[in-house]
Amino acid sequence: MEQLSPFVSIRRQLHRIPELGFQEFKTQQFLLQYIESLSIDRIEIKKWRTGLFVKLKGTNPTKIIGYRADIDGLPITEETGLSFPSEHPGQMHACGHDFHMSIALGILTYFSQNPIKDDLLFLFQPAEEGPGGAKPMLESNSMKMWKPDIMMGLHIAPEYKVGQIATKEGLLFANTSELTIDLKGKGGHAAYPHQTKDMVVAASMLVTQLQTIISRNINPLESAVITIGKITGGTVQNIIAEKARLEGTIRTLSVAEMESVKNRIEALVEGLKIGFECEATIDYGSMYHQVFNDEQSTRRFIDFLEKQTDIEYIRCQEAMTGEDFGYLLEEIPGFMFWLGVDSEYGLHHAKLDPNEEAIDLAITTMTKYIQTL
Ligand SMILES: CC(=O)N[C@@H](CCC[C@H](N)C(=O)O)C(=O)O
Repeated sequence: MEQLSPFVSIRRQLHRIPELGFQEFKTQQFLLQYIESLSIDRIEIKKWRTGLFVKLKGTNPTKIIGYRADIDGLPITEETGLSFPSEHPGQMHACGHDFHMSIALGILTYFSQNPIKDDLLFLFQPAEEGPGGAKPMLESNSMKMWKPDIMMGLHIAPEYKVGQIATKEGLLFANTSELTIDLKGKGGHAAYPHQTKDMVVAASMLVTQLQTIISRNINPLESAVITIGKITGGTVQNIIAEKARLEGTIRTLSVAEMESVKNRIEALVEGLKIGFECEATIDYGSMYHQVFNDEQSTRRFIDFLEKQTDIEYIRCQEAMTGEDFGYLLEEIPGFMFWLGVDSEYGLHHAKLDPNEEAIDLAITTMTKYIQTL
């Protein structure tokens, strides 16, 4: 029978129970049960909503080293065909947070058995995919009491091989904002369009117009993304839709650019209201600050990676992915990095299947690195 590493087995158990943001009740329970089973006397655990703060006391602490793992899943129906699929219909760990948690538990377990001088603070953070747990966690009393001096976190990267780690100083992940646009016109019979204000046509037009912001308003030497991931509207084939909703996300490489993209969206929506004689509202939902890696601590980590024989360091470009880890790095120096997991299918895909060999490699690399701090 296949002999699984304990943290691969933990990953598989977590993979079965993905939960959406701020609904991670089973996940929190699983994490608590595991951490309590370690019977460590140098530990303090504080529940924070559906997440956890876990502090491991050092032998002679002069600083607090922070490590964060996000814990939520996505509203995706799994299609991996794995032998340990999601047990929650329509929900899946399709962004690797099951990996992130099992790696964090591996690091925690190691230091529970091999104490170091400094304190370690683990954040098991809910709702990374939305509406965002990092910012309120940062503002919580536990964080004020235990504010780390350095903060680290990783994200799995399907496009890199196992053994490859990619990061860079400065900007790593984009600024993000969710985007919901609600349109209200006048419904009616499909055969009498002139008596209606058709919101399916208006919504279709708006999707195309929004793309012109990227191609016509953003400096071609810079970059931004507007993705509409969901359109809803109408009831049946022969009724003209009174309402439609567009749901999407905006990505920019600077805070200022986010503002100009939003201004253009608002102008186009104003134009649509006149053109289609309809009502429209815009809701930006949750927004994430860019992930900006601190120069000094990232350089130190890169120097370490370059000396490791089992790791290939890759200097990557910034990505248009978002991460509310950016809020933590706004307050605390530190860094995030991409961990190669070599999956044919990418993040947010129903067939994402990261290579589990990356789990133990990440635990070894990070426990080794943390001991150098
Ligand atoms: C790493 C990753 O995939 N993060 C998510 C963050 C979502 C932010 C927010 N809900 C939004 O859609 O704007 C991503 O989609 O990049």
